[in-house]
Amino acid sequence: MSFKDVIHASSLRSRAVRLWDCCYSFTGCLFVVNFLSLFYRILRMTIIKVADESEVISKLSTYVEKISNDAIYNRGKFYIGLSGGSVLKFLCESLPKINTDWSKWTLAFCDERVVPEDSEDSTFGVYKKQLIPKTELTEKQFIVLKQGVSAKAAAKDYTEKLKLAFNSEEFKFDLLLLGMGPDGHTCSLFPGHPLLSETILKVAAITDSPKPPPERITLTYPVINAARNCIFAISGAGKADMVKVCVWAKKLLKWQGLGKDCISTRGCVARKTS
Ligand SMILES: O=C1O[C@H](COP(=O)(O)O)[C@@H](O)[C@H](O)[C@H]1O
Repeated sequence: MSFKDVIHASSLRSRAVRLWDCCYSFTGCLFVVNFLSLFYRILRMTIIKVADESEVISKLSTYVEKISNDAIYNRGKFYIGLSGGSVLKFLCESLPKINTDWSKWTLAFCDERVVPEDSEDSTFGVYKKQLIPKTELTEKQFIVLKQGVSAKAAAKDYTEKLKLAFNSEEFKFDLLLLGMGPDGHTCSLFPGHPLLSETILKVAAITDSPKPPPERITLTYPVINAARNCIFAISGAGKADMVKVCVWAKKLLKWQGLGKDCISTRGCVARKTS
């Protein structure tokens, strides 16, 4: 079995609005193709509801162990993208529990804040303190943000580092571990932000993040959608409404006889099966 997923509420919303617009515009055809592709992704997504955060942590251990060991067995390496926010806490607890060949791991960030590494806002700073000491991982295995430069320069530098790590212009992660904010953002891709339409840059700078700190770098949709697997770990009542937006889209498809999975609105891990 292989795992894959994609769900992004801000994208669902903005595309729904654009679908309506396209009835009146010539670009409609192209948009319909995009929209159908998004529906296809939703159909392939599985949402797993669990009782509480401790079960999110144990499910994450199970999936990451399987996906990492499959990648190492099939390709000799494992490329993972990590997120910040609440996912960070889940990962610092779940990853140390897994059995894997840590030396084969390369770890990058789905997004990172442009702050000094010792700032409490630095995602790498937290993994450095709370994950590395609990595993056999070394700092060198992490692809980290260049310090002391602008967000734009940091995004460019990060792109070059990823090219080196993947030995390719294409960044095909084995797994992206993603979170979702109450507004539906994932990585540092926020609802309504122009970066949602980015198709050229693989890593982009954002200097007006609605959630502080304002300056960040983020992977863009082309990289997220190219990943072999994505897992969103989402929990908390504050996110229930946004999860419902995603669930609604899937229920609609099921009602139309197109989907078959069930749904959750509390602590859940989402994955897409192929
Ligand atoms: O700012 C960020 O927010 C999202 C979601 O965070 P959460 O605390 O609501 O789970 C996170 O996925 C992203 O990496 C982070 O930079």
